[in-house]
Amino acid sequence: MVKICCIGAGYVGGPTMAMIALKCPKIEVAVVDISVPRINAWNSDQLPIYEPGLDEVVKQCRGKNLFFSTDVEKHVFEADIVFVSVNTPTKTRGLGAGKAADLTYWESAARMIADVSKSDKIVVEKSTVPVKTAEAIEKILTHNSKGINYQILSNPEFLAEGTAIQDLLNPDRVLIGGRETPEGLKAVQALKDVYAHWVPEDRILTTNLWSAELSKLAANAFLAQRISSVNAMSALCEATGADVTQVSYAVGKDTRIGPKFLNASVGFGGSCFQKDILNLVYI
Ligand SMILES: NC(=O)C1=CN([C@@H]2O[C@H](COP(=O)(O)OP(=O)(O)OC[C@H]3O[C@@H](n4cnc5c(N)ncnc54)[C@H](O)[C@@H]3O)[C@@H](O)[C@H]2O)C=CC1
Ligand SMILES: O=C(O)[C@H]1O[C@H](OP(=O)(O)OP(=O)(O)OC[C@H]2O[C@@H](n3ccc(=O)[nH]c3=O)[C@H](O)[C@@H]2O)[C@H](O)[C@@H](O)[C@@H]1O
Repeated sequence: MVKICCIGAGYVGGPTMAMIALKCPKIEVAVVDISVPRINAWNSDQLPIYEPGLDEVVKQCRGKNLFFSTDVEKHVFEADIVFVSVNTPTKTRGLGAGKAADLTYWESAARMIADVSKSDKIVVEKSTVPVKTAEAIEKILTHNSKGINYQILSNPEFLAEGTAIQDLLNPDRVLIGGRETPEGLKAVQALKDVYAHWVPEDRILTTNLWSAELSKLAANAFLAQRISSVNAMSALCEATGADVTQVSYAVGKDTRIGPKFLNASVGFGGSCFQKDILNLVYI
């Protein structure tokens, strides 16, 4: 039986692993976290996050092939594939403060993987990270590798809060980047096989590591740019008597532009756009 472990039982790790467990009953999935309250909540009737449909998915799999645990080291030791889905906030101090991504949580997870592993592992970047992070992670993992082979993959997540289950069930695409070596391609195929349980093959895109890492930041920048553009139009509308809803409807009818993500607002918020754009600009 293939064993998956996900480090980080957050907004991304929890729902994504629950969906893998639902769609791959022969895979055992353990979601681990250093936060005891978070894991207790995942094991209770009051899940730590609310997403339509999530309760049902967790109830169907929990205790069968989906487990939530604080025993991080045991599950990493046992896993064939280790996802890392820890938080990557904006740095608050040091070089790049206020702009660069803080990779401390990621690096400490990588050090722990290197410490406890006794067998070959595929390590998957699920967190949003700057391009070239895999190179730094590879150095940490292989520094004292005791003959263990690690393959690093980039598999960024595109779900949005509020529609996570729908986004996971029916993604526009799944992106998997890896090394273009025989071992790298084998690892990409192993992860592709997991998603192929429910995602049509033509929506699973495989690329090199750096394209996958950069595509995530690029997608968020393009989406944020649309909102900024429509917000700029909104200011013009107020000054001229045009109605921004009518303008964005008319603009979005052009099939080259499309209607989505053209709602004017006070400016984009959400958990990631701001930090990911700062991070992209910093690179
Ligand atoms: N929230 C969202 O909608 C999306 C987030 N992302 C990205 O996914 C990543 C994770 O985001 P979220 O799930 O929202 O974060 P989150 O803050 O909800 O969860 C991260 C979890 O990782 C745990 N953690 C941190 N260091 C750890 C360690 N060394 N060992 C074990 N557990 C550890 C924390 O305790 C926390 O529970 C970020 O890079 C984010 O940018 C990507 C797409 C969507
Ligand atoms: O990388 C991430 O973290 C995620 O960031 C966003 O997801 P999220 O921030 O959860 O929520 P969205 O629904 O995309 O909204 C982001 C912000 O944009 C604003 N928005 C969105 C759409 C729109 O037309 N107008 C608009 O002002 C929203 O009000 C909100 O403040 C992206 O939509 C996800 O694809 C991506 O995975």
